[in-house]
Amino acid sequence: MEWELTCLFFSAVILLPAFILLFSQKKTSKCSYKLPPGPRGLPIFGNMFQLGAEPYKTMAGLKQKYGPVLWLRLGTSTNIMVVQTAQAAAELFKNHDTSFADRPTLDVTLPHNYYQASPALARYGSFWRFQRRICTVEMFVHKKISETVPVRRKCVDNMLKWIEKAANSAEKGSGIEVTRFVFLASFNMLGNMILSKDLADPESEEASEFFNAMNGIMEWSGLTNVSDIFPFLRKFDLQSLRKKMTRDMGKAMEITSIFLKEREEERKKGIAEKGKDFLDVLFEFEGTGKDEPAKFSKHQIKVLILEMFLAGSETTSSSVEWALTELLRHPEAMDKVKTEISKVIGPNRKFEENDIDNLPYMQAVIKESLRLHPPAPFLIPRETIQDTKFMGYNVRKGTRVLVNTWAIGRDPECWDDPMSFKPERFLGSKVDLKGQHYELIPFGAGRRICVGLPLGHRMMHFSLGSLLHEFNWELPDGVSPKSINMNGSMGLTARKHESLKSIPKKA
Ligand code: HEM
Repeated sequence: MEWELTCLFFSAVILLPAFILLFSQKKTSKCSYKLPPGPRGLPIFGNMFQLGAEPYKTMAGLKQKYGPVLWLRLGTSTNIMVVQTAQAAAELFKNHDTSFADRPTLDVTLPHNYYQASPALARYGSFWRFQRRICTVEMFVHKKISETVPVRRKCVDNMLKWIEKAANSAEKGSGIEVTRFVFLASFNMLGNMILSKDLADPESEEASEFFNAMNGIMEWSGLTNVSDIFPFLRKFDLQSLRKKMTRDMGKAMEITSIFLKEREEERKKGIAEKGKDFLDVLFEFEGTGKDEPAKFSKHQIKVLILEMFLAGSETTSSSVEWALTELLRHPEAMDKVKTEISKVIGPNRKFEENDIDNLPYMQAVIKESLRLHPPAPFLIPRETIQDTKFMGYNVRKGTRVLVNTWAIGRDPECWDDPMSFKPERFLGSKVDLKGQHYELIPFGAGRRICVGLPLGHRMMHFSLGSLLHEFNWELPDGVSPKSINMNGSMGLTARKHESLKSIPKKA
């Protein structure tokens, strides 16, 4: 890879100081620290070339040899602890959650000071706590989710129309990329809840400016960045990731500023044909100024808005894509879920959000798919706030902590026949997705569990249920259930490496 070569070159230039750093670190760790076990890395580079394109899989493969907690080093100074079993995750979340509740500050999060106002990247503390509270109370509590049913209805109706149109114009037997439409719909659901606006349209160039900038941000955030592995190379920005992030984040911020300005104008003129949305709440907020700000700054509002899109759209659409893929690979499960949906809803009405509770098999399909394909296989990386004794090991302050939920979901100690897709395992089971059952934590657990869980859960079930109710899904010519490529990619989320193509036929 191009960046690896560049990195080799630069590392050679600074070889001597890096060696000195490396050996001085080794000395201290040998004298006084018991570290978790892990594979020996290369001098200077550590384990960075051993992780492969899907690091969660590689790390899962190391569990047999090294046990439930793995230790890796990237470059000279990034130490990583990987939690690989449900039991170790339980120990972390139940007994050490606060010690591991920080987030690392990565290079691509620096442009436009994004990291300073982002709840997902915030250091653990009062501002983060306040942001979570306002998001929960104003967007994710049951009452708010119920009030916003009509906007999601509208977005799913549009999605179904786009899919039908794309299917009609696709070449016979070729299939469409269904996830693209689920992604656009998720984006618009959030757009309507936050700003009362559709922001994405497969046919409009104008609407896609914001969407394209956000896509760029997601892409750059998901790439391995040499500047994080060798902080002394930061100023060179070898992969130009900071540059690209500065450009796309700048664009997204600029467009968000326009939304803010428009809203300020509307509010001055007293235009109120719509109900209050999340942006109104942020504008109107008045706090004590003690553990919370007295007002939100414009920058904080812009970042909070962008964050909801970044955290909520790709996770949701990627989950739906994996679930639909597994159903296409398992026709018997597809038959069962379709039969359940037609029994509960029938042919004469639409799939509604309040149908979800009456569809245990469809819920089991989603759990089973999230078990095998968690969109965030390492959750969001955490960082230790203080030196911590964890399962007999000494973990220093500033260590990066990954919880390998991909490995946990496939652990034979927790799951019978773990590699098989069997939604039935969840029928009658108490295991849910709320972060209390550590063998299934695609939304994380503990203090930093996904704050958007109730909404993400709803959006995923509503989108998948509507796709299944409205259409019969078939594979394109020449593709069989067994030949579908099941590799994942490692970006902001672990979406399918090859986007799913399938043929919708009106049910
Ligand atoms: C299928 C859908 C989703 C999945 C699988 C998912 C997964 C996750 C995961 C694994 C984390 C990290 C948890 C941890 O570190 O323990 C997270 C955090 C977060 N999620 Fe989600 N998410 C989804 C949907 C959403 C939605 C719809 C939103 C908002 C609109 C959202 C907003 C956030 C935020 C703000 C955080 C940061 C929380 C913090 O650091 O305190 N997510 N999510």
